Amino acid sequence: MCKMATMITLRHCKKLVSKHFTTQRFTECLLLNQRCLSLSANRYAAPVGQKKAFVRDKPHMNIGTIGHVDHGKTTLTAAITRVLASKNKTEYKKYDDIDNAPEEKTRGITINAACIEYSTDNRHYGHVDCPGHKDYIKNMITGSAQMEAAILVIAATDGVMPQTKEHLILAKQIGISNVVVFVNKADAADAEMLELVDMEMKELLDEYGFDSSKTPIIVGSALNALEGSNPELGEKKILELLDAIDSHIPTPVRDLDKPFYLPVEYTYQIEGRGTVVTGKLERGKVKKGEECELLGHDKQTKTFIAGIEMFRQTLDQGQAGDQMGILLRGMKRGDVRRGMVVAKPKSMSIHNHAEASIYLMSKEEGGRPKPLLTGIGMHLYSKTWDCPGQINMVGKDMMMPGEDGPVQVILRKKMVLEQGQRFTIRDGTFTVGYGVFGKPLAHVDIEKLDEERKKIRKQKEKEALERGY
Ligand SMILES: Nc1nc2c(ncn2[C@@H]2O[C@H](COP(=O)(O)OP(=O)(O)OP(=O)(O)O)[C@@H](O)[C@H]2O)c(=O)[nH]1
Ligand SMILES: [Mg+2]
Repeated sequence: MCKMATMITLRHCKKLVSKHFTTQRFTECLLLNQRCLSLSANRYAAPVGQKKAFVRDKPHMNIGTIGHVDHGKTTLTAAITRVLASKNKTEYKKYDDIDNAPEEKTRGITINAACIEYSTDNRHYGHVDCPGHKDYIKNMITGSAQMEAAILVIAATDGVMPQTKEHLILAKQIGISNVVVFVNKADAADAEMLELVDMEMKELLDEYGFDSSKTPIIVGSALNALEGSNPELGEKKILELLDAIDSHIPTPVRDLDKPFYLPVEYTYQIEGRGTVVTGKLERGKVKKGEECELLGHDKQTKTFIAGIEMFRQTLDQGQAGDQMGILLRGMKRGDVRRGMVVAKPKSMSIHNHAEASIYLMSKEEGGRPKPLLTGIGMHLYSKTWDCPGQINMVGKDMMMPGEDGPVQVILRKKMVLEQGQRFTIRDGTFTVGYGVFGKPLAHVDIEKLDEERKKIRKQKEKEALERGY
């Protein structure tokens, strides 16, 4: 009874902590350092010796561990590879290999996510584990983590904590509709604690739109599995978890028949070979030797695909869902930038003017307290690109926080934007709202627009002087 009371007080304290974690701070975290990301993805770039060919014998899916700091995400990741390695289904990755990724460090690359591959009977998985909370947030919001499903790790000794919630909300926002829960550290918790955590977890899942009655919750110990002790809580539970992932989470439906399309996340120059771009192929199939177009940031160039890699293995053909590196022959520094798109020639176009619908966050949601005036300059983020632009209201002069409505967006650079593509609106360091693009509109000459603005400003200044201000 005494322990129960302690646990309930603990829950109270945690609620207080999470209450002070405001939405603004949350959105702040989301986009923090968005442009300064450096990702382990540049593992693709290194031409290290002879590479194996990637064998595609199973459907591929991108998964990752999420959850509060120290709840055991990295231990669980290592434990999964250990258990699968014992069944000859993957290579064992030690905890330190995942958390410190020494190989990447020696190449002088700052990394913030370890991407590991493993296979079960049903699927091949790319698994992302990040070393810290901020990296999770950055990777999830910028799409670098590319997760399509998540393993939510929660320590039975702690229960639901602020980052358990935050990662779950974010997972929902980026379109992850299936999670599997691993209640970890069961070796250090008693039955009463496990029961409480189970209740708390189900409440949380329902609160954020994940059906708790259908979401598998596995209770075990990643540490036991990693150390090879106590198989009842260790190895057996890891296998149960993998079974639950295999069966509960459907393989995402890929647009394999559409023309290929890959938003560029990172670019790496390889002396004498060209430029490697990394990212997730969102649609279609892409073959080595094929022609492609590189679009965005006002540019549209034809080039061809000299090589494809995934998990340091070469591929002759990549397909939608693959997180890959593509070697673009002959491309130089400056030709390729994050935010561009690699696509099948003539399948995509770039625009700087489009219809859109936006929602401005209210002050309570972390938005700005002032209305948004028509013609105001804002910074827009969409897929992997970001670009300054201006938002013009349709049929009115301003929009209040908490309001939504149709607008026209003018970007300072021509970028790939498609009908239905989402974007985030930021004012300096603040996220003020979200939007979705509609139809592209006629190109706007930015220089002319700037000239007109200058004229209007001068005219206004002249009028003000004449009125004696
Ligand atoms: N008793 C017990 N301890 C565990 C278990 N799993 C992990 N730990 C310990 O919990 C601590 C944190 O584990 P990590 O795997 O680093 O946790 P994490 O979630 O990756 O932490 P961050 O990456 O910093 O957010 C380590 O000291 C682990 O040994 C478990 O099943 N039982
Ligand atoms: Mg970790």
